[in-house]
Amino acid sequence: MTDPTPEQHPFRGAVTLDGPSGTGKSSVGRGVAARLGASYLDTGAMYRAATVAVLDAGIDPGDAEAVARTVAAARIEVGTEAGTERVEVDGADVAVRIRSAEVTRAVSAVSAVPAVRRQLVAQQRDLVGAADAVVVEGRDIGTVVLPDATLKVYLTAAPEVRAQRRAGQLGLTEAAQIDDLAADLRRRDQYDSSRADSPLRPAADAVVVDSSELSQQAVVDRIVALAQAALVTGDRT
Ligand SMILES: Nc1ncnc2c1ncn2[C@@H]1O[C@H](COP(=O)(O)OP(=O)(O)OP(=O)(O)O)[C@@H](O)[C@H]1O
Ligand SMILES: Nc1ccn([C@@H]2O[C@H](COP(=O)(O)O)[C@@H](O)[C@H]2O)c(=O)n1
Repeated sequence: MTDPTPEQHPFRGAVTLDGPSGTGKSSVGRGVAARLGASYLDTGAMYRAATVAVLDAGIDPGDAEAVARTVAAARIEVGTEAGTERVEVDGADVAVRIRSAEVTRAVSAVSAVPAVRRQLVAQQRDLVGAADAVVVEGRDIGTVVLPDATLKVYLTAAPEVRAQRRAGQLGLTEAAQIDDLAADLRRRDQYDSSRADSPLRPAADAVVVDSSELSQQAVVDRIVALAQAALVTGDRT
């Protein structure tokens, strides 16, 4: 069955997609946004852009005060159209750089700084407020950023499945490389779920979707159906 077009039954509201690293939030989030005719906000890209500002300023990512000062002075801009995803720091395009290993290593320390979170959460709420329909992915969207979202999804997948998928994405085949990817996923999950401010965890009212044995398309189908059901039920705004 095909979805009703946005014109027939327009989706209005917010779908939040949280979960550990590499569970498919970005790829699934873009697919869900396209199907619902919604905007798409990748909040991880904002924390990564903040990390670029910190690294470019020569600041130690572990120095919370200096990190907060540097990020407060940086102009971080992200787009909300799925597929284009503009990411800029002080007017410079950093869309490719934010995916570098250097940024990935430092981002969890930067994102654990409370002042950085306050700044970016305010910006995220402004971006969401400007959209009628939006899919927002991250770590704390259902718990902190949008506690009244229409639908909250917490996406999980077995660690070894996530490492294999990431390896496929990067074209890596050697066992040692896949072990390194798995170690990086574990390290970030541990850091993100144990920080004091807005730790990674499912919202009490989130639907948990384990994608370990589901295709990407099946996950998108499931979430689109949940979003349409949530809208019909209308038990959230
Ligand atoms: N259900 C699935 N089946 C197979 N591959 C998948 C599935 N979901 C996602 N993938 C693939 O897994 C890889 C990681 O997905 P993605 O980058 O979307 O995860 P993520 O949660 O956004 O990661 P991160 O938190 O690190 O940004 C991608 O190559 C994606 O195509
Ligand atoms: N809402 C969020 C989103 C992300 N983070 C932090 O950013 C890192 C990178 O996120 P990706 O989704 O691009 O992998 C992530 O490891 C978190 O440290 C966050 O804190 N809150």
